[in-house]
Amino acid sequence: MAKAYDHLFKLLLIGDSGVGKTCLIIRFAEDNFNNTYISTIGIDFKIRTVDIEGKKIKLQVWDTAGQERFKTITTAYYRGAMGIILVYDITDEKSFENIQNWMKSIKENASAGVERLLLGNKCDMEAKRKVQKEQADKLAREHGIRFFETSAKSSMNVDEAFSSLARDILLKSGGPEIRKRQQASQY
Ligand SMILES: Nc1nc2c(ncn2[C@@H]2O[C@H](COP(=O)(O)OP(=O)(O)OP(=O)(O)O)[C@@H](O)[C@H]2O)c(=O)[nH]1
Repeated sequence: MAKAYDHLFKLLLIGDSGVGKTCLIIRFAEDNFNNTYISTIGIDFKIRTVDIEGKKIKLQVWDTAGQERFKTITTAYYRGAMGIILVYDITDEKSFENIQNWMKSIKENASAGVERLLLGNKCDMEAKRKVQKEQADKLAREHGIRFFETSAKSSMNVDEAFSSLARDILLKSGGPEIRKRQQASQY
């Protein structure tokens, strides 16, 4: 029987409690959204296979609890991740300030070559916005990573964000053959 996928990438979502990590994963894996808030206990994962550059990429997406009391459990999962998504809530300034701490946590616990991505979630709540797009753009540039504003509720940019991270991991791991093809398609 043919293999159902060409690559398996493990991704991890981190960020303060309540920013919408679980909802982003449910939107991506099941195309669903729920307004009720059930805080994640420890760790969980969901799977979705996507097509990128003609390859079937199986994404195993790990959801971590944002609460401080689960930190010892959740940081143990950083090492196995090939991509880490840092999430803040555009209506919650503190969750944006804390991105610096989450970055530090990646440095201390993740593998050296891990791909990172910054997401400002809940962008459907424009009237309650506290974090400007420019602030996050600047932070992402400083760290040399990509940035998207997303909404798990409206599904804005959710597929785009996961796919862009998967593509970056594929290009990095795929070696010269895929990179050459990518360069050729840019001209
Ligand atoms: N308006 C809006 N609400 C959202 C969005 N994403 C999540 N929420 C709401 O925010 C609350 C928290 O979402 P969760 O996904 O459980 O947050 P979390 O980051 O997983 O939280 P922890 O498990 O405690 O770390 C829930 O009430 C969601 O319905 C979004 O894009 N827009």
